[in-house]
Amino acid sequence: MSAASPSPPAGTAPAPAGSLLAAAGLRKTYGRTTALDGADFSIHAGEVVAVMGPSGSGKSTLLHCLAGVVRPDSGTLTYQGTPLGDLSDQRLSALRRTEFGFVFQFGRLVPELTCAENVALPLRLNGVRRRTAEAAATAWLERLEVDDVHDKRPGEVSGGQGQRVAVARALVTGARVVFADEPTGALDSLNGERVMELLTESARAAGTAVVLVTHENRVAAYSDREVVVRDGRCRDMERYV
Ligand SMILES: Nc1ncnc2c1ncn2[C@@H]1O[C@H](COP(=O)(O)OP(=O)(O)OP(=O)(O)O)[C@@H](O)[C@H]1O
Repeated sequence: MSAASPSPPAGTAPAPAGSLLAAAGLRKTYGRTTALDGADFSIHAGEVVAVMGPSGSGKSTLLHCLAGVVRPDSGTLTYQGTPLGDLSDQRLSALRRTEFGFVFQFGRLVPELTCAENVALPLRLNGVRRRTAEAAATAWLERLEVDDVHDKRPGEVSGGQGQRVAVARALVTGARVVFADEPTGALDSLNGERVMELLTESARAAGTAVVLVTHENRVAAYSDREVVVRDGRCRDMERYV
């Protein structure tokens, strides 16, 4: 992966003051496809931002760049003022483990582990003692109203329950930013709404920012702000029309 340049290229906006995570002028190409074409984005601590836009416009690529999963070809990313392009892969992955949480469309829980073990896993990977991690997992499962699946494996729970477990796993570390890519895409509307309520309530209570990629207006309605991605660039919704 190529590193992002440490200072903004000419013509890109500096990170907005006070932002927790900011991107300026992100470019990412896959062969001849330009996925991001100078995307700017920022999010404040505790803010819930919905990223919307047509299929193929670059939403997931933006999310993956913001989360440090994909390195942009150029542009800058700063987290709490630190340019992520300056970090080694090792430090970037440590940052992801401790500061970021992830919720995907299909929970991506580890099928061999119980739901409680899945929630405890990120804490265990961060070196937290087993008992402490287990207690935290139990508390988060209760908070997400799925304590009844504690000892079940992901294959034995419903889609809605699995997504609540995934939300618990994303928040259990005290992540500062949760990246959620179509977190309700595989759920019916009732389950989807409950997952969104629990995700946004819990994140707001913990002061955790949420970057939420969604196609659905009713899911975006849970956000504080909407950003539209089109042709690899971002615009705030209110300035878009
Ligand atoms: N790993 C990849 N290899 C090649 N092309 C890719 C890759 N990832 C994304 N692309 C291309 O980059 C463009 C943006 O894709 P991206 O997945 O970011 O869009 P999206 O807005 O999230 O789409 P959707 O809403 O359909 O999930 C698309 O043309 C896509 O085909």
